[in-house]
Amino acid sequence: MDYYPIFLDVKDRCCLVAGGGAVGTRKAFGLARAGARVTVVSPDFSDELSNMPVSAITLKKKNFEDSDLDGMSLAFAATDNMQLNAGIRQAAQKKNILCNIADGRDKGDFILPAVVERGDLIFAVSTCGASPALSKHLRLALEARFGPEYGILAALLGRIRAILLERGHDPKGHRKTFCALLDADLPEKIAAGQTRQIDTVLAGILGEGFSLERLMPDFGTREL
Ligand SMILES: C[C@@]1(CC(=O)O)c2cc3[nH]c(cc4nc(cc5[nH]c(cc(n2)[C@H]1CCC(=O)O)[C@@](C)(CC(=O)O)[C@@H]5CCC(=O)O)C(CC(=O)O)=C4CCC(=O)O)c(CCC(=O)O)c3CC(=O)O
Ligand SMILES: NC(=O)C1=CN([C@@H]2O[C@H](COP(=O)(O)OP(=O)(O)OC[C@H]3O[C@@H](n4cnc5c(N)ncnc54)[C@H](O)[C@@H]3O)[C@@H](O)[C@H]2O)C=CC1
Repeated sequence: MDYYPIFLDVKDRCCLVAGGGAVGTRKAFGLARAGARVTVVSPDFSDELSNMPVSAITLKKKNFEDSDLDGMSLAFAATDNMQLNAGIRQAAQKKNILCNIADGRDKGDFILPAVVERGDLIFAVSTCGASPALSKHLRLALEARFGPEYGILAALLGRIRAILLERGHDPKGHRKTFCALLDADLPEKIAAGQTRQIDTVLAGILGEGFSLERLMPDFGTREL
């Protein structure tokens, strides 16, 4: 395995993106979505970055300098100049900052996957740099196969799990319970808004007191 897959909590961490073109923009928005404090340094910016409302992304209109890395947790070299990108990586290494390079494989500390987000359920696909187009293709296939109902399912199971864990630790019993829930066609029932059928499944497997209304009062207002 060329890379170690990991889900990173970047909330409130400062991240630098060098290069405000299409690639830098995609990376900056992805980071901001995950709650990072993003700075993009670039002599010019994409329309998307230029026109965004005041947000978590700070724009610094200038060429990259090593000092831009100060205080950063992660760096992304996304300029159209390969030599400069390599220089950004070197400068980041000196400061112990992990750096992604947009222009080639095996040159950065980490690479980005194609992502499908369904609430807390996240699919991340990588080909270790072999074929980003394949990652994107599979991302689209996953998006078509696993709709928003899976995000709702993840939230529902999360709430059930929190209650069961509060009652006590029982890995074997909980495994059996969740296998039964996952065998009960819940995604289809959620997608069809079949609240009564969902309640029947919940009560049958978990016992009385487990209803959609109690576990997820906002179910009816969630968008599918
Ligand atoms: C190594 C890596 C470094 C990194 O950026 O972390 C990297 C590198 C490069 N990509 C290039 C090209 C393209 N990249 C995309 C798309 C994505 N690229 C992403 C990641 C990665 N790209 C990392 C490897 C991830 C992996 O292996 O899976 C995705 C998954 C995530 C994201 O960027 O957020 C995102 C999909 C997002 C989505 O789901 O839509 C498309 C498709 C398109 O644009 O339609 C193309 C054109 C088609 C093609 O070339 O495949 C080139 C230029 C090659 C050239 O010069 O021709 C390089 C440089 C090189 O390889 O030398
Ligand atoms: N990782 C990926 O998914 C992909 C990577 N690429 C690679 O990523 C690189 C960037 O691609 P695009 O965003 O499409 O290019 P682009 O040309 O749209 O953007 C490059 C940006 O870098 C900025 N820049 C130039 N010199 C700079 C400096 N000294 N300091 C800071 N910023 C500077 C430019 O002003 C511009 O905003 C390309 O070299 C390409 O090889 C291309 C496609 C996809």
